[in-house]
Amino acid sequence: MDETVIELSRLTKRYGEFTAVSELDLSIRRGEIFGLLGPNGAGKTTTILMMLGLAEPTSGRATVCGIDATRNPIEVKRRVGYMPDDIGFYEDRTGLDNLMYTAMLNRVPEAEARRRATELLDKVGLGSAAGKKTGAYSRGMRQRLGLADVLIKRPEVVILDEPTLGIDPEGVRELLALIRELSRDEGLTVLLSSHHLHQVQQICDRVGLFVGGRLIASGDLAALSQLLDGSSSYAVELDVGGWSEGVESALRGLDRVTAVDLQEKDALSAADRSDDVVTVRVTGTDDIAAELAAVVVGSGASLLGLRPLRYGLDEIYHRYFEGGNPVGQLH
Ligand SMILES: Nc1ncnc2c1ncn2[C@@H]1O[C@H](COP(=O)(O)OP(=O)(O)OP(=O)(O)O)[C@@H](O)[C@H]1O
Repeated sequence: MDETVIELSRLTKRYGEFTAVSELDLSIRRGEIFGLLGPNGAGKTTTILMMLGLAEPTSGRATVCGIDATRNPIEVKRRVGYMPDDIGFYEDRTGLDNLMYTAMLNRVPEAEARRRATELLDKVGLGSAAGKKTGAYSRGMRQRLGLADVLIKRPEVVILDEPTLGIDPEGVRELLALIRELSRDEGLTVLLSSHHLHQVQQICDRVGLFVGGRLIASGDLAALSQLLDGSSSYAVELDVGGWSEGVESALRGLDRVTAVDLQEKDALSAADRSDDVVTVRVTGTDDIAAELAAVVVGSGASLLGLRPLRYGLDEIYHRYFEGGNPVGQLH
């Protein structure tokens, strides 16, 4: 089941003295949605171009669907749908015409192309705009048409370079949901590049953090959090009413608890809380939320809130930049 669809090994691209991508190793499995996350200039587009055989690696190898992208770019192109960040359409033609044209270039028979184009336009929410010239499409509509355009030839893999660039938040939400849905419905492997942490976090099964041409970490969110933390620690924030030293020592007394820290009250929450309500952050070696709740209540205090804390990608990203050290790699 764990069939590898994209395999990059020691993939490197140098422009003169400058190394844009350095010794990149990455495997992406069939059906995965993988987010290549990194700031501008990190080397995301260069990596994508090498996967498509559109840029030649200085060394290393990119294999897509078992095909060497450098040696056989045409075969790779048949199986991969690529949406660049500056997608272009024939502006004086309709959305449907544009899709039909792409289908023709990919040798899809006309009747099938029309059926598929109509179905895809509906799927991406452009059914009613199918007959409208793309010159009059909004940025969000263009991106959705772009998705339909890469899917018309029934690719096995879809590569999307910054798909949400320039779209408003509502449009972004819709587009991401659509990408996930299409990936599930069509059994697609998706690689998407982005510098938007939250967006990637919403739909990707795994992410790779790409900085300065290097993949500094990859894994699912939980794995990345753990990697950054250096240990398998879990943290929970509790809002407790009737806080006392007794409650505190009962929490500290638990085997798997490593720290109990009282949190400072912020001005907003202090305003509507009585003095004996405190927020404590409890760290443990395991997921101990249920045990903590039982201890608080058992000590006669009241539990007013409980929030498991997990690092978001934002925090992971900033920690990397603040710390300045590569955090390692997970596969
Ligand atoms: N043809 C080229 N010649 C020289 N340098 C290049 C060339 N193409 C890209 N670069 C450099 O390689 C680095 C990586 O560029 P790349 O476009 O891959 O980054 P990116 O992560 O996709 O960033 P962005 O989000 O800005 O597109 C950049 O510093 C860029 O200036």
